[in-house]
Amino acid sequence: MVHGRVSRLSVHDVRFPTSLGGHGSDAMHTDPDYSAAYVVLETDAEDGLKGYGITFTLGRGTEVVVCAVNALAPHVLNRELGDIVGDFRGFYRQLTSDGQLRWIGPEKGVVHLATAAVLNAVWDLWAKQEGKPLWKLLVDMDPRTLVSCIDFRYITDVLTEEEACEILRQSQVGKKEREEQMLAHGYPAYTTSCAWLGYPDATLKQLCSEALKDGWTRFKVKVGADLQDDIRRCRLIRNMIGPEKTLMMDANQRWDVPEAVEWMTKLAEFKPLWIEEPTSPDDILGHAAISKALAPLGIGVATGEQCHNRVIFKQLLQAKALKFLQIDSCRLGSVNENLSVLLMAKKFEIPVCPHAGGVGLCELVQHLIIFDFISVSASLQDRMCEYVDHLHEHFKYPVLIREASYMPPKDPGYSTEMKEDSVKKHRYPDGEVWKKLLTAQGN
Ligand SMILES: C[C@H](O)[C@@H](O)CC(=O)C(=O)O
Ligand SMILES: [Mg+2]
Repeated sequence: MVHGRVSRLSVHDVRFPTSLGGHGSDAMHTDPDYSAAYVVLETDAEDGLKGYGITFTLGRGTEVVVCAVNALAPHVLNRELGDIVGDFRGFYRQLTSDGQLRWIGPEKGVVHLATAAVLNAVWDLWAKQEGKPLWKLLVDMDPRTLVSCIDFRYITDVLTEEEACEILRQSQVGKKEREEQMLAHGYPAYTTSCAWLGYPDATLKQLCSEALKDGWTRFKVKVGADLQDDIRRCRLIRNMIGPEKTLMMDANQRWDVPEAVEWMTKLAEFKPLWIEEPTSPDDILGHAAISKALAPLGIGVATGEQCHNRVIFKQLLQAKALKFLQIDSCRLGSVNENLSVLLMAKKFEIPVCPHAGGVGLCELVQHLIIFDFISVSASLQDRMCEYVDHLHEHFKYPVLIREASYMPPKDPGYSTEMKEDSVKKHRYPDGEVWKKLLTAQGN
């Protein structure tokens, strides 16, 4: 079924000027321009299908990721797609273990973001050739084939290939019913869009009241820059949503460990379910200390959007450092590495609540979490997927939210494809949107 030789890889620097409206802003990223290194794979097959892959960036630096994608290109070009997906573990390892490139990783930072973009394009193309949305491609795959996509190097002390297979085999029970449930009701979501840090109170109020009208019941608010501001904003949002609805807080790595505990003790009166990224994403023991200190207040720790790779997730789980695990479709090495994290989370019985605050992240990660429910976790307990209401209009197959839930995509692929016109207009620095902006700024 899978066919064609990869004949072309192109990569674009696509940026959206979201900083102008304060969208996406938090305590550390005050002026993000939601952006992507956008990869297009073409083959010599007659079907003309292309694979599209993104990795998410915040504006400046996208050009560096573009360079890294080009550095990986020789691994992909002239390869048969059948050979790539037929030995996906081998291909993943080839990309991540390039004897020279790995020195500027390994499996972290710019080179890993580039790996994600390339592999996301491969998965998109594979799913398109199979005529299925990515979640369904994964759901229909037999456990052996699924685990053959995962590189278990560095995680066999907590999860072996056999164990992973067993988890998937056990979750076969009730799979059909869960798929039907997803198709009928979708996967529960929460919204972050009302309370970016750069939004004035009036905007927060207006967006929050609109979200309530639209049926949202779970909200995330950005915190961490100024305690008095946080108290005011959290009070405002808690008063608006009432005591029963769920509130989460996100500090985006702003604090030291003792500061995180102190600060969150002061925000505990607003009953947050979790504090997200309270400190450095690399500080596993710091997260464990914060988790322990905040547990008596009923506040869990959530993290993952800037976790480098499966090894960090492994250690966070081993150290009991998190109560909610946040995978990211564009930071880890695509579906391959995310599969390993979903399976480890299942083993440790930690709920996965994916990160989606960025351009295209909602489009991608919905596939992973729907697959997770149907084929791995088999549970919605304490689980929800993030949603942000930005930039979906630039995608050919945008997410569909119904009653605050992600409805499973039906189109073949990984929902990664952007509209041609959007790419053209937002290409940096020569797209029409940027030419205008840069001229106005006198650049
Ligand atoms: C810079 C991004 O918008 C970030 O704030 C997203 C994030 O932390 C989230 O969605 O969670
Ligand atoms: Mg976050």
